[in-house]
Amino acid sequence: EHQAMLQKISSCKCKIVITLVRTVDDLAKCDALVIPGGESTTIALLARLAGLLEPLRDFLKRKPVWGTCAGAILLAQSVENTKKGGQELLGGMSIAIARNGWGSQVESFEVPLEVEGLREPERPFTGIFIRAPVVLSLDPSPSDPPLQVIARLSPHCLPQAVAQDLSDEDPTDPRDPRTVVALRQGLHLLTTFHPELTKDNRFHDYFVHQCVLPTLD
Ligand SMILES: NC(=O)CC[C@H](N)C(=O)O
Repeated sequence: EHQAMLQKISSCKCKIVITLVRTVDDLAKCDALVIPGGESTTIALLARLAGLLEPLRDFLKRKPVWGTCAGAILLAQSVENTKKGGQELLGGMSIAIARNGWGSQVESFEVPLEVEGLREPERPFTGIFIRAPVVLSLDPSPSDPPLQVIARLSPHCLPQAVAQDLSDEDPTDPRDPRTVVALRQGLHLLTTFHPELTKDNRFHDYFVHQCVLPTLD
């Protein structure tokens, strides 16, 4: 799905060549990386088996990476609600996250999001949340690049179960980290939802133009 979305970007001054990364050699060809949704435990296990964990950590120090959903979990520096035996992470973004933070598959939901910096900002972006992780805290240290929140769940259009989860504190508190669903830090982008499952490629366009192209100039 990410591949199809990236191929639809027509306004890019560079030709986008997509490589599906399964090996260290595949990764070496890339200027940027998208880590998709799926199952973060499985992605980490396969990355370990392919000898990709350290090359991925090194890639994150130098090049733009976008993590969506399970990919977002891998970019966090700590994670809760892991499977027995824990969860290997790549790190790269100074946040703590919890897997399956809004519940199981049947509690998946879609909500309109206002996203800072997208093309046509007045048009909401449909956030598709499927066993999505929840941001627990934003913890940049003084030496880290600043964390920039670019989208939050709006208290006015939350599914009831999500509103209930948030309401143990003040559900309208805009500083509640659990409302954060899209973030940038340094070269990287993180979304706890699935822009690739919409028909709207503004997030892919954003990643290419705001995160990747400036590193190639
Ligand atoms: N849609 C998704 O990517 C789900 C993520 C999954 N819950 C995980 O923990 O990895």
